[in-house]
Amino acid sequence: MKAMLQCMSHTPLKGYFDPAADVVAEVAQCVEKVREEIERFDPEVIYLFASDHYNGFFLDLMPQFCLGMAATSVGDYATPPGPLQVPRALAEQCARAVVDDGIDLAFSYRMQVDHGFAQTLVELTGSLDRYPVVPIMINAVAPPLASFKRARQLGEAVGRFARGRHARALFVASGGLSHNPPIPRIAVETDPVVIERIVAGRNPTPEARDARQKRTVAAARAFAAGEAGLHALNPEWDQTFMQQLCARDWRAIDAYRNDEVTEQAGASTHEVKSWVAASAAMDAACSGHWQGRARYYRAIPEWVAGFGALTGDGPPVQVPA
Ligand SMILES: O=C(O)/C=C/c1cccc(O)c1O
Ligand SMILES: [Fe+2]
Repeated sequence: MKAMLQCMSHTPLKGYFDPAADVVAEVAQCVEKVREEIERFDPEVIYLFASDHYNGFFLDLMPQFCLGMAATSVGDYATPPGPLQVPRALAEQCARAVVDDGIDLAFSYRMQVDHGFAQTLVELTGSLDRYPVVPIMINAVAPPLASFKRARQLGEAVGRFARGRHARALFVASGGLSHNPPIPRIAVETDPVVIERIVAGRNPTPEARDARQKRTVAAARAFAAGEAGLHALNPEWDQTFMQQLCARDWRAIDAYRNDEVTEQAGASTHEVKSWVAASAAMDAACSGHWQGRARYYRAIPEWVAGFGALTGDGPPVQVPA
């Protein structure tokens, strides 16, 4: 089999509040190159690790990890609504293998996903349904959160399942790096309307969705203007993390502590667990024989994102029969 890894930040602020034109172009160029590589690779299946932002998962029942046997994009911000092409039998086999491997994964036959999945999938492949995709949600917004180590173990279990099963498997991560958009936290939230929205806010009215998105854009404008309110981006943290992943330094990855990450890099930095899981999946699928390279990084306050991209590829893997 052959395997490929693509990790990339997402940000729904693209097109709503953009940085300077040369920065927009630089990111677009990076996305375009990754997209061409994927086109050439022609994946048989994509394992997509990403986060949700209270659009598909709520505090009435919040799993740490959830695999979709079927999934639909809600169409928030500029992402299209509609179904992903989830190969149900493969997703079921994957869920069974991961659970048998000791990871108590939740699953859904009607998973709703937001820009966390849809933006990266569409930007890197052209549409929601170009390739078969197994979507796996990692909770990055609602503490208590799973550890970095557990995200690594989830990814390894998926990679072990994928190993030898496909001619070409693509592992994609969408999320991170350091950032802290205005996503409510139950521990400090006092507004009953907001509390209700994060506990049970499925399928909001278009007006409610629009109002939320406008609040995020306003917060991004204030953040880029240097006004206090959101946690600062942390380029040093981001680059260290990317280097550790490229070096497959699992000891360093496992050593990250959730509260320290939140403090140093912002509450939504936990989205990088999608990078950890996808890289660990790549590692297991290739038995460690792959090269990672951090191909892009820039802190982009307008997009409230430490924006990065990391690619991994390796030689074909011979799997004993
Ligand atoms: O869900 C939202 O309203 C905002 C999400 C967001 C903003 C900036 C960077 C990200 O990774 C996000 O998910
Ligand atoms: Fe996000």
